[in-house]
Amino acid sequence: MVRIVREKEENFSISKVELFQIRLPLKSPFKTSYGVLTEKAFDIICLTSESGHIGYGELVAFETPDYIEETLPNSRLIIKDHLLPLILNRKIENPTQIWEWFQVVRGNYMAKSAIETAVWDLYAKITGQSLGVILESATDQLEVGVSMGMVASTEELLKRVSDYVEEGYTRVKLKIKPGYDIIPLSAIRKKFPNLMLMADANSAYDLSHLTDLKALDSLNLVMIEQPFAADDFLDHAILQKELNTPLCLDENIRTVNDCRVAVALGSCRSINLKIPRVGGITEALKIIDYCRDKQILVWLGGMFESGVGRALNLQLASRTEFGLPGDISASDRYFYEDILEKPLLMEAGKMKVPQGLGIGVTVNGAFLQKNNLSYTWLKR
Ligand SMILES: O=C(O)CCC(=O)c1ccccc1C(=O)O
Ligand SMILES: [Mg+2]
Repeated sequence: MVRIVREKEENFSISKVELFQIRLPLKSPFKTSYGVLTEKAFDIICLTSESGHIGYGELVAFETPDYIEETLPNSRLIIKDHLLPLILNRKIENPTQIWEWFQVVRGNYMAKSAIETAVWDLYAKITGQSLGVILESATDQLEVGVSMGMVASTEELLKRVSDYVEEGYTRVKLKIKPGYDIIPLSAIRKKFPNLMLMADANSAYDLSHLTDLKALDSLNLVMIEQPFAADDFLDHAILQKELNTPLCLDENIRTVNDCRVAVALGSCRSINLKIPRVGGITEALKIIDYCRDKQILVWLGGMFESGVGRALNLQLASRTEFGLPGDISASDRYFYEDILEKPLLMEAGKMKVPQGLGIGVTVNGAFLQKNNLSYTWLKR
């Protein structure tokens, strides 16, 4: 856990809150076991402090409850009616307090994270630091991976993988489901014998597919992510005993307690950590500490973040504990334009970890203003 060292008491409070609703079309449709995504809708939360600093947070929830149960409209409601009242008109001494104050609201991790990460950014800016430094970033550039949707033709699939490898991506994850697994994965493995290759099922299988899943053991995959239901720990543990390939949990893990259950039962050997899925930075840091102690391989996952969430992901993923390149592709791999003055791109096979104040990137204010302002709160 990071230590928050304060030289003098510098309480701060929030004087303005704004939520902007944004949609960015995807360059190509992204097909998973549960559906097809053609554009990413998300909100940017701007918290202004009395000192005039602005902290940014991203609400990453999808419009439909198919990845996990949270949705964008529900999260907006939770933020407005239940989370903001817990922090407005209060003195904040340190951003870990937000996690404590939010405990009276059950679940709703992505909604909590949108606010909590904005407070961390604000705190870093008020205290004149890069958030990366506070989060113990250990490098200024990172190798990254790419998560690929399903592609019907093997020829097209191999072409895309080749392009990604050529661009410098060092790890490739393919979405799978029953009937779309061994054939595309074997094709990739045959052409790229040494590639860090893995598969993500987003809960599409159950124990009746044991034979299909065991067949994947021959492909030397780095891991298989979330084959079974988002609330299942037992069957994942049964499957892990049958496989040599490590299992990775994504949807299951919302708290460090979920990690304890997974370790106690042997449900996985790796965890895909997404800051929004675990309610923000405070819980993410606890999970990192726990995984280090229990020798669980932790790596950073993605939610098609815009530049705001992506900058934070790069900062956290540059800690020493992250054992694999994250799902943190360059923003031009997803979007035609991003909400930053300067998009986060790949250079010579690596992405730069933002070093400026707070999340270290400049949001394009004019771009935000062009979008739908869903909510403003002003301190009176
Ligand atoms: O590149 C990314 O942002 C991650 C892509 C990805 O795999 C994903 C995207 C949206 C929702 C769930 C997942 C997942 O990891 O399961
Ligand atoms: Mg996943």
